[in-house]
Amino acid sequence: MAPNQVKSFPSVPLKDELDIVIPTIRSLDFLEVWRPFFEPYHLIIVQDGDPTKVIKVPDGFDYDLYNRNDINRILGPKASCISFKDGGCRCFGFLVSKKKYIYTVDDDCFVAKDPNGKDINTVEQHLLNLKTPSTPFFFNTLYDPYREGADFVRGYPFSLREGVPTAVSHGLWLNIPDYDAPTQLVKPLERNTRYVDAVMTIPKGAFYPMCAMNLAFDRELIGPAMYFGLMGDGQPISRYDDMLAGWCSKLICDHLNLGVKTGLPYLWHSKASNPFVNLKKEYKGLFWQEEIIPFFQTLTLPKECDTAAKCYVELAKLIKEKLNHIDPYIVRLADAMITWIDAWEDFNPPAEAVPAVANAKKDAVPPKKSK
Ligand SMILES: O=c1ccn([C@@H]2O[C@H](COP(=O)(O)OP(=O)(O)O[C@H]3O[C@@H](CO)[C@H](O)[C@H]3O)[C@@H](O)[C@H]2O)c(=O)[nH]1
Ligand SMILES: [Mn+2]
Repeated sequence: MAPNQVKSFPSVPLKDELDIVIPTIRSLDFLEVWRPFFEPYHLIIVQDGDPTKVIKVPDGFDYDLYNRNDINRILGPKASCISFKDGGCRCFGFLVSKKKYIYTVDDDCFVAKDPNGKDINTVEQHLLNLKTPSTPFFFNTLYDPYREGADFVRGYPFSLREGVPTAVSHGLWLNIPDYDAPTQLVKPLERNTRYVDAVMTIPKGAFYPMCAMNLAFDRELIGPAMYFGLMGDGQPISRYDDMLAGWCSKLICDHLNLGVKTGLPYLWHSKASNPFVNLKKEYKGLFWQEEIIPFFQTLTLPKECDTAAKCYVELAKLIKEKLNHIDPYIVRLADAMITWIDAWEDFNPPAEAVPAVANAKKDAVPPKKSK
């Protein structure tokens, strides 16, 4: 069946293909409303903050929960690359998962309803987005041609209609939009009530502010690039975890001819984090990005970089070399990017890796398992 004939998607949960990663420093009570959609899947919960705090997981879910002690024990010195006191800690879950797809969601997000009043199964829509091609080279004005009731419009080159594999699916949010602190401060009461029934490929060469609140990706295609940086405790910046991963993963997707989609599915974001606290955490990012983003926009990776991991190592080197004048932190970040790839390859050995390395991880003490 040609890709543009994929019009619907079996609602049977693909539990062997996807893990759900949740960072939390608060509570997991939100899982109750997601139960119909999440219960079939394995959850990887990354508990941030005080590891002695007991965070209750509602009964009936299949999960692994990792706190900071687990991360330190499992990664050893390489744990230094995983943020503490920042939602970016979630990338530890991406590292230890063995599934092809990841869906990551924040603990203050709830099930939204579509205009017909139907509960939105975000997992199902993300899987549809990821399992159908993207069209980064030529914009289809009727948006995603692989969706029910859409197709390529007149003038769309037939040579491009196969599309490319989709690596990232970026979902959106009703109610509290993902605004930065200054915008939150001047528009504290603004709520997003606009449901746009569209999924579109972000064109090659265009970057975007990737929000991790409602995000899915193909680990096998782009996993190594989904490092959420060194943020939070002990770092000069926070809340740019997903932004960093967004810039890096989009550059690498463009280089490897992989696609990134944004739009459906929506979820309901309920909690506005404190804008004054957020401003203190993210303000350096507001002006650093004015220099970092043009760096990404003008960067070309060598053609020898033919995997996400190789691209990422090269990118870390270029960031260290070209951006270190911004702040000494950039050097630490670039080094942490390399540590991340080392840790990634410990857990996800490349085909030619020595089996002994892979076995070493089998001795790692298992985390707290579901009942
Ligand atoms: O120190 C922390 C802070 C938060 N978390 C967990 O991370 C997510 C997001 O936290 P929160 O909802 O407070 O932040 P938002 O501003 O609404 O979210 C956006 O900002 C980014 C912050 O990194 C995030 O990726 C975006 O979605 C929650 O699950 C918190 O529990 C944490 O683990 N440690
Ligand atoms: Mn939130």
